[in-house]
Amino acid sequence: MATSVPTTSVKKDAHPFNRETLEGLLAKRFFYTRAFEIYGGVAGLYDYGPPGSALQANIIEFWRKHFIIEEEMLELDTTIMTVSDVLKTSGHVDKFTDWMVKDVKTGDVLRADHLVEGVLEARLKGDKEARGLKAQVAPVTDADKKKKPKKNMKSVAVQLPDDVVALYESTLAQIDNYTGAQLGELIRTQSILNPDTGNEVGEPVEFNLMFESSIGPTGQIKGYLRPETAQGHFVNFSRLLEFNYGRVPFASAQIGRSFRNEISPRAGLLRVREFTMAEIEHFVDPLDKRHARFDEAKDIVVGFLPKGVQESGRTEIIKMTIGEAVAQKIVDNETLGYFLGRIYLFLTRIGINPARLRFRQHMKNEMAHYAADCWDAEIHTSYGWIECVGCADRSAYDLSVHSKKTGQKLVVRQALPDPIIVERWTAEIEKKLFGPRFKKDAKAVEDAIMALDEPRLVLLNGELVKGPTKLKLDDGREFEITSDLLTIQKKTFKETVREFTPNVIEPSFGLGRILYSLLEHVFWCRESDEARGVLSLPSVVAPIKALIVPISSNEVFTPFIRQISAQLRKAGVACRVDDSSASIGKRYSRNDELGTPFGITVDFATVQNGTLTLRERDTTDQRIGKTEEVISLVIDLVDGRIDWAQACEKLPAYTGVQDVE
Ligand SMILES: Nc1ncnc2c1ncn2[C@@H]1O[C@H](COP(=O)(O)OP(=O)(O)OP(=O)(O)O)[C@@H](O)[C@H]1O
Repeated sequence: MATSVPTTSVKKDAHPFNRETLEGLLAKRFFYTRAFEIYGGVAGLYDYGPPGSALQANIIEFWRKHFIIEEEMLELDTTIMTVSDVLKTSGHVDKFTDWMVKDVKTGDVLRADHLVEGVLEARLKGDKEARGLKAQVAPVTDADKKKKPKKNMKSVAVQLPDDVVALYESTLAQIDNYTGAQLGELIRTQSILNPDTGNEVGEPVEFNLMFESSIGPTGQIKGYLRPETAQGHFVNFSRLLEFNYGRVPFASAQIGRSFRNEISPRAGLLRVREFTMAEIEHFVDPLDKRHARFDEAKDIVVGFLPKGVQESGRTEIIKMTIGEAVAQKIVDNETLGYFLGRIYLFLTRIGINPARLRFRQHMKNEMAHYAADCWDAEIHTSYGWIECVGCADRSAYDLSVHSKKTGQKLVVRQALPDPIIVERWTAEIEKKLFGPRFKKDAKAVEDAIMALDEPRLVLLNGELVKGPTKLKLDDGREFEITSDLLTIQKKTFKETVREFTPNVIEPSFGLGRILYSLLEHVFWCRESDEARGVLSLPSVVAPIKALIVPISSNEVFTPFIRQISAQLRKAGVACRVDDSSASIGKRYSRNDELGTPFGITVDFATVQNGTLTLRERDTTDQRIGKTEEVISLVIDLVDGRIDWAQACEKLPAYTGVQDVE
């Protein structure tokens, strides 16, 4: 047997990142695959295999610890099937849309903003290549300037005039900010064609992303598969508040499936039609958005891309602490800042490279219809910067609209230390006149008047002074109101209780996007050989934490293997025995591809001296120690109590076995 000297340092950038190699590895090791593959598959639907499922389960487990347990959040599990009334009220039936365009000849459908983005990016890439080439060959000529960029998304080395480059760069910096009409204009003025066919595309039209369904055998109740888990929190708000002894702030959390009928799913797990979300709804007093644990997050340094920078067509990232960003009002309030810090810690602890993580603020048009401020945690991948977590201040929007629709008060009632005197506009109905005038509709008209807020009461009062006026109900019916029917006046009240609708800060995580980005960040190939891929997943999320390998298939090793795996299982360490006939080097390589951080070798020394060899995945460093000591170190390593350097201080280097073939 040849002897190898253990490596203590490791060169991870020997081979440049190659997406095809990673995808090959993920397919070979069954991390995930297209759903219904044997039937030809359906775009945007994926099944996870054993390592992918375990990786996702471990990310979720860590998420539960990091957020739900650490922050004492109230966990929910609400239904996926959602009655249409809820989503109509929340605005999703009318506004949860993307802009799509159709190929005028083939009828193929494309998402308008993605089409513009892809084509302009390809043209800019072609421009860069051309400038690089020209720099070596000759200066740009007038003839070059007149050349039209190629129609498809593949970059072709064609130099663009400087003003066009500037226009494209500024367009891309704010691509999420465009309306359908603006996208249509860009498509026309920049001669953007369907890259697959070279055909023209039509005007952008709105497409609702929700999957429609019906509930019950007669289908009389309309429903949708939820596009987010959030509404399940809002409709249960009163119960959650009661569970929390009537006090805010508090947060609810939910992990579950969501569905979006994406126009053109692409980029593997990054844009799919069914995915797991983990969402937090943090309910907070609108007059006090401080956070009790802000001190713990204020010194975390993160990269910000504020809206002002993007709106001026730039993309540079500003590095500063969360504390500075809140103090300078770049981030609106402490609670939002606190969550940005917690999101940063979560992502980097599961293995996301902090240098490839930024927080981008939404621009005006891009912001969801309900949001007051919104930051996306974006992770850089081979597909560019990808939104993986949205963190929005949804203001009081959701609770207010559900309350208005259902007539249920979704408010917090807070006893005031001292009573206060307030003046408020109120309406009093003349009951004697109301019944005879409106008959069976009297109650609906009265309810509509009583639901008017102060500004609208003042408005109604002003109209009534001039003469009869119309009152429109939510169902669209209109009724004539005259001044004899009611009295609107300012009254003085003594209040002992403050009643308010809380605001909601919502961090919303897409697990599939995080999982794929993580795989890109931890993937590398050994210097010696590009075929030897490694996933340097941190123990906390690695599908299997320890591999147990007997040096050969000799039965003498069986009782030792059983004992080691039983001890690791007892300590909650996911382990796997690989007693296949492959060489030990192959077995280690296979598990490097699965991201298994530690390998325990059982050999004749185990039988004779009770020792085990312990191998670390990234360095391939091997150490030797007594069975009990190695097992207890593996448990400590997996639980994060010690790191590999500390383990090395306790175990001498092993120099007896060749690591790989
Ligand atoms: N089609 C999808 N496939 C996978 N994950 C998704 C998809 N849509 C949303 N997500 C995830 O859910 C999170 C919260 O959803 P949100 O509504 O904020 O996304 P979004 O702004 O609609 O995303 P995008 O603009 O990329 O379509 C996102 O940060 C992302 O991680």
